[in-house]
Amino acid sequence: MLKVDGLDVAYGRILAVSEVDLEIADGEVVALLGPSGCGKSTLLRAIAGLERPTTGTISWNGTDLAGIPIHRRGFGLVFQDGQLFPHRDVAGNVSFGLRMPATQQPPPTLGGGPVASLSAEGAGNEGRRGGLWITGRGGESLGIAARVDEMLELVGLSGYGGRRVTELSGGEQQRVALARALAPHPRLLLLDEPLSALDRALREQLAIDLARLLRESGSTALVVTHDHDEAFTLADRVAVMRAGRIVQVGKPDEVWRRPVDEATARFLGCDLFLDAHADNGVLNCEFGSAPVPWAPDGPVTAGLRPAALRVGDGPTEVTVTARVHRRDHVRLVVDTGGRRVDAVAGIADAPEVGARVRLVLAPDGVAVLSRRG
Ligand SMILES: Nc1ncnc2c1ncn2[C@@H]1O[C@H](COP(=O)(O)OP(=O)(O)OP(=O)(O)O)[C@@H](O)[C@H]1O
Repeated sequence: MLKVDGLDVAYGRILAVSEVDLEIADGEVVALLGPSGCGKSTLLRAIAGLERPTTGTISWNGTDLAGIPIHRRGFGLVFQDGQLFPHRDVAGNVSFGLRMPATQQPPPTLGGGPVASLSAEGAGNEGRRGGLWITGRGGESLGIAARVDEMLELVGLSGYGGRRVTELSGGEQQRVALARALAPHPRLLLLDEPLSALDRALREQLAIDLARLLRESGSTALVVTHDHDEAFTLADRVAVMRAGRIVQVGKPDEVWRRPVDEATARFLGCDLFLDAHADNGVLNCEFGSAPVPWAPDGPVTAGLRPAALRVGDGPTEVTVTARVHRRDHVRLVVDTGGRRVDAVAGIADAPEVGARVRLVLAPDGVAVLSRRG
């Protein structure tokens, strides 16, 4: 289990990480989610051993990691751009960390690019020849070549071992980076924006694949991302960071439905905040009522995402002032009588600009916050 306790990390006078407490249980995937510059990468790098904390401790199963160098922490690292070794083929990259005991592997990278002087280079323990064995997914002993094959299969790249990494697509390169990090059974996998260099469609598909293979490999992982869809796809728990601090930790649906404050709700897509009242799981606000079982009884603030207001047969009549076609719906801007708010409509029946329509409240887009002051 990883435990971060009262952690501060400073760059000169900039306090990038402040008073962070975080635990990651064995087999758990935690996503660190927050806007650019909030300190996510710095926290990950401190856990990896790449940054030295100013205050606080990072421990693994009760052992303080201060003074334990990066390559003895037994952690696997994957960065945004994979940082594969261009002169090695796919198998050579995946086998990279398998040539010495897991706790003594240098990381594939120190963050700024591949490490040049690695002792694994040319170590010669290729497969069964060198007598070095590693446990396979089923608990059996495998030679290096067999473990590489197993990892390539896990990431959906069976048969790619002999390919040059420079001839792979971005998505394939990230899969190789992941296979390389997973091969030596790291006790913790640290992933820093592993999908952000990819285009959107590929990112969505790979996020689903990554979630599956983290589960299948039973990995304990911390994933840094600024993309909430990615965080919610991957994580058992999400830690939301802002200005160096973790402001909320919880299961994805808890964080999504009950953000701790307005800034967190805004970061998670809410752009309209209304006084509302909940009774027995039914939320009532100026746009009508909807079953919102996560709302506690009494006065609350409802944070509405665009999808919370849909064209339908509700009490409020509005005028459409703009419409934009999105992938699977139409985004509208409507005028509610002097105020512009976002709403959505189906593609088949989206109203034209200027149309008068009614809105209904859709629970899926509703977050509930404790009532403001
Ligand atoms: N090497 C450095 N020297 C000085 N300041 C740094 C350094 N690295 C990061 N910072 C600063 O520390 C703060 C946190 O940066 P960090 O990269 O951890 O944020 P982040 O949430 O990962 O952002 P992003 O998503 O943009 O990568 C920022 O204010 C950043 O400018």
